Amino acid sequence: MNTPIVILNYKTYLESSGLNALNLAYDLESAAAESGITMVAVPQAADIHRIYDDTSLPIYAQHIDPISPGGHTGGNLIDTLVEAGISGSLINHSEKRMQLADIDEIIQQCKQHEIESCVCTNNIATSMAVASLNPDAVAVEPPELIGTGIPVSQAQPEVVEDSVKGVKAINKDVKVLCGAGITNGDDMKAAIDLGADGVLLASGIIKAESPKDALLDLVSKL
Ligand SMILES: O=C[C@H](O)COP(=O)(O)O
Repeated sequence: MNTPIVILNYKTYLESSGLNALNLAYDLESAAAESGITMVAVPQAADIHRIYDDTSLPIYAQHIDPISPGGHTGGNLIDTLVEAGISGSLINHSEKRMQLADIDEIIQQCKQHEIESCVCTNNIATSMAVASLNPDAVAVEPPELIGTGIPVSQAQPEVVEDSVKGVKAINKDVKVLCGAGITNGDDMKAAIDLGADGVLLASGIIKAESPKDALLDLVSKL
C-alpha cells in the first residue's frame, strides 16, 4: 500500500482564510515534514498564490468551473489556477455539487493540464459511478456527517469499506479517500484499516486550538 495522504480542505472558515491560510499552510508543511505523510492544502482561490510562494506544499483548488477562456465573469478557470500553483483539485464537493457531464469535463481538463483530480461523492453508488470516469481519486463523504465531528470511518465504516471495494473493482488505479467528521488519530487509523488511501478533512483541524498538534495526532497511529 502507498503512504496515506491527508487533504485539508480550508473551505471558507476565517481561521483558514487570508493570512490565516498561510499560517495553516506552515502548520501543514511542518507536520508533513515531521511525520513523513503527504499533506495537501486546499485553500480558497484567492489564497493559492501566497501559499505557493511561501511553502512547498502540494495545493489543490476547492473547485474548477467547466469553462474555457473567454466570457465567464466570476468563473474559476483551470489555466489561471494552474498558473497560481495548484497541482490538483477537488471536484464536486458536497458544498459545490456539479452535474455528471461537468465532472467528466473537469477530470479531462485536469488530465490535459497534468494535475490531479479528486472527485467527492456522497455514497457507495456515486463513488462507483465516478470511478468509471477515471479520476485520480474519489473521496466519499456522507453529507450528514460533514462538520459534525462524528467520523465516517467509525460511524459508517461500511460506506468506506464498500466504496473501496466498489471503486477498486471498477478501476484499481483510483485512490479512495474518505471524509466527514475525521478529527484524530483513531479516526484516520480506522479509515486506513478499512482500506482507504487517505482522508479529506476540514473542521477538526481548522478549528483545533493547535492545528499542527491536531495534524500530528491525526497521523500518529499509522
Ligand atoms: O472537505 C472536507 C469535508 O467536507 C469534511 O469536513 P469536516 O472534516 O469538517 O467534517
